[in-house]
Amino acid sequence: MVKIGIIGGSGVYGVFEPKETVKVHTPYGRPSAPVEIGEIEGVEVAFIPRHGKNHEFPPHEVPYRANIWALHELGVERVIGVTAVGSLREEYKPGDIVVTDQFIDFTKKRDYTFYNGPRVAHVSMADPFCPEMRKIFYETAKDLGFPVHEKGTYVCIEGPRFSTRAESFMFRQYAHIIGMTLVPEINLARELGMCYANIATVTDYDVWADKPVDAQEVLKVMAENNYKVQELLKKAIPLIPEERKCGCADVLKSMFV
Ligand SMILES: CSC[C@H]1O[C@H](OP(=O)(O)O)[C@H](O)[C@@H]1O
Ligand SMILES: Nc1ncnc2[nH]cnc12
Repeated sequence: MVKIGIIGGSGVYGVFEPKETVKVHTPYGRPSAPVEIGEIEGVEVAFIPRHGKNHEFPPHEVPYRANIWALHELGVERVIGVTAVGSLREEYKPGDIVVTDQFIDFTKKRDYTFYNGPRVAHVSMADPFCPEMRKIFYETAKDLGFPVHEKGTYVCIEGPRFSTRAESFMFRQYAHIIGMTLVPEINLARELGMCYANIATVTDYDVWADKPVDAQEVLKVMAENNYKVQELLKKAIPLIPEERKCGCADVLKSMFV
């Protein structure tokens, strides 16, 4: 069974030569694309491009529930979400990697849960990212000599528009990076007891700095830095222990009413 799943973000549409492509149907419809199964340094991995093969799903229309459900159905226990993010701080520079450790949710209208009743669940999100995977990704990125931040708070906006300057200045008070896709991907993974880690690549200084970000810039910087994500996944994935000792699945014991 494949235990590790990668969800690739903007500019990341494949991370290995697939051995197999699986069309999964879920109670929530189809995932963004058929799931690719392949190997990274001998470890079996499943991959879904979050925005579809041709970037046809904007962030507010990504079928998050279908993506997470499909990975879970295939046996995935650990999800690695790869994202492009804007920087809200001078010291988080374009090209840097962030191993996100917290988030703030500014989305407005998404499907946030698998439990819309009659079964009701309140999942704990105090420390939402897998500590085991975070440590491995941070240390591996450092060993590879990549500029990496051990922590960072990700503010997730609804999109698809970018922020106004006023919004950006407000977000700067509380968060380090900004994107449009972490939520509800992480909530949903957690509701199924899966581990979640976020590998964020900084692509721009959002709009608080002089030059406002645009989509072309994000894709260009992501293309330039894609090799870091690929190298990081190649070196870190074999270090992820098969058996989980992180406790991420423990939330299942106490989340149901
Ligand atoms: C292409 S610009 C905005 C777009 O890029 C980020 O995508 P992802 O998180 O999937 O890497 C951002 O969240 C927006 O969806
Ligand atoms: N500045 C930004 N705002 C929102 N999402 C982003 N993704 C990459 N850069 C971004």
